Amino acid sequence: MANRNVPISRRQLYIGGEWREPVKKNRIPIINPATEEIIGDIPAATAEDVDIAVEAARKAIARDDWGSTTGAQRAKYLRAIAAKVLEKKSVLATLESLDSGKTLFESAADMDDVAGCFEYYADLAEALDSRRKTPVNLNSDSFKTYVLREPLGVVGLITPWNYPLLMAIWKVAPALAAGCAAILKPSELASVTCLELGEICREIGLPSGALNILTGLGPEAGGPLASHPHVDKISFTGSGPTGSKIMTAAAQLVKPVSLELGGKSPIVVFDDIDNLDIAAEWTLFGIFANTGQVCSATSRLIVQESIASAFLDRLLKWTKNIKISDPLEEDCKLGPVVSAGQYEKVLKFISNAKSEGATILYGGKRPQHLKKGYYVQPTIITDVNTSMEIWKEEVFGPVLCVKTFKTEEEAIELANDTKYGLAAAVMSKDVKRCERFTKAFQTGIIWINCSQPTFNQLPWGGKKRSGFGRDLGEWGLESFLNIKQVTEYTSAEPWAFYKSPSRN
Ligand SMILES: NC(=O)c1ccc[n+]([C@@H]2O[C@H](COP(=O)([O-])OP(=O)(O)OC[C@H]3O[C@@H](n4cnc5c(N)ncnc54)[C@H](O)[C@@H]3O)[C@@H](O)[C@H]2O)c1
Ligand SMILES: NCCCC=O
Ligand code: NA
Repeated sequence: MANRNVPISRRQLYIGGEWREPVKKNRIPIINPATEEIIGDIPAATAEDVDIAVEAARKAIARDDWGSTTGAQRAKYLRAIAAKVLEKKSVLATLESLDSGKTLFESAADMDDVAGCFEYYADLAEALDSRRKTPVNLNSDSFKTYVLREPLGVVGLITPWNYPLLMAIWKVAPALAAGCAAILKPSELASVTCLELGEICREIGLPSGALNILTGLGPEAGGPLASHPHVDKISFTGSGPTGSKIMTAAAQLVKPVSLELGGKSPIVVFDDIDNLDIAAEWTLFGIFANTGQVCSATSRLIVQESIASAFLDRLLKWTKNIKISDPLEEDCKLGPVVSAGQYEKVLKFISNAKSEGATILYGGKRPQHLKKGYYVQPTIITDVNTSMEIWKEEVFGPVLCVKTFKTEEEAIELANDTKYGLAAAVMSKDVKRCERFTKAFQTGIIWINCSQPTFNQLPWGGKKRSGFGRDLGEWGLESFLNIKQVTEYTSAEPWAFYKSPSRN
């Protein structure tokens, strides 16, 4: 077992390059979901702190040491942050696991991804210098024109708890690469590593106010950020209901938003797959990785009837082999869900499915060997119909529901039978069929013969009620840029639209 005595620093809000006590001095307990113990606390920002942070961010943009930097200069800061994350990887990964219940293996992988994301956007920041000004040829003797890519301004980044640091960095890295000043509001359920990012920014000498970190409750800290008149954009990842509130607040000021919301993604498995074990492992990974708390989790298995029984049998064998334990234990592959609230919610989904007539084929309870902690067994539910809650609603826990199909048309209809549109996966060795599914799936992300692999270079986001806008890739950077056209009249001749008074 890794050392659970890694000290959790008692941090304040990170504003204007300094640690600052919240104006109202309130704090929120940090709970370790594996033990249910309070292991520290985080500061709770309110509207007053949001005002101070927005002011610090505005000043950063007005100052040359941030507001006039080139992309190449900002890239140096991003690379320095990446190097520090790797230097502190083991401590950061342990803190992430203690705070969120994520397995240590996954927390360590997240820290690599965090560093990789900063490095990726450092490259894009450098490349931005040559793309900053793009001449546009109008074939005109009278006008010279060009287009500028400029930082959008002060941006609010509101993020969830499932990948506490990584989801924040998907926004922080491109925002800083673009030259924006950012205010990050991570989830109150898991903010520890985001506060440690503040310490890293301080250590590497990031200009003050370029990144500010306000921990606190959603309505108290996130709400005032979303409705602040001097915040130019909100980039949000989280649940649909909160996304809707943020969009409503932003709409009052015509403030742009991007929303990365939930999902109920399908994985369609055809009978032509060569290897049931390979398909079973991807299906498992698609729903049980990060204890199912993944926005893109493929939580609806749609399997061809002819192999359904054999495939479920194989799935059960793999599922029984998953090690469920304290996330710091070696080889743990399924930790607790993040909080008591989430634990109750997941168990309620399972009991509702049962009441509606579904069968709990496996799991559905707390594992017997774990008396404390918010643990739920990996759960597989069959005899599901399309009017059931378990088919329609996002559980955000380790719960897979299963339906069978006979024809390709039926599989497509079932796959798209959801209000969400984040991701979808198809498992088949028929290349043409995979192409047909790529076209038919109503989502922003498609996986073929796999589920969940995620790369910094590729756009991340959905359609329908999974939101709009894209994180990651060049699209992530563009979302923090203002596109400004410049038109210059270069002719010496008068414009001659009006009759000249000198000719009267
Ligand atoms: N599409 C994606 O990329 C993606 C990634 C991860 C998680 N998610 C989604 O996130 C959800 C789980 O995360 P969660 O429970 O943290 O979501 P949540 O909506 O409860 O909270 C997300 C963030 O919003 C803040 N918030 C809450 N109320 C607010 C308000 N009134 N005004 C402003 N901010 C407010 C929270 O404090 C938190 O920081 C799931 O639905 C999941 O699918 C989506
Ligand atoms: N693999 C990262 C997925 C992020 C969304 O929850
Ligand atoms: Na926690």
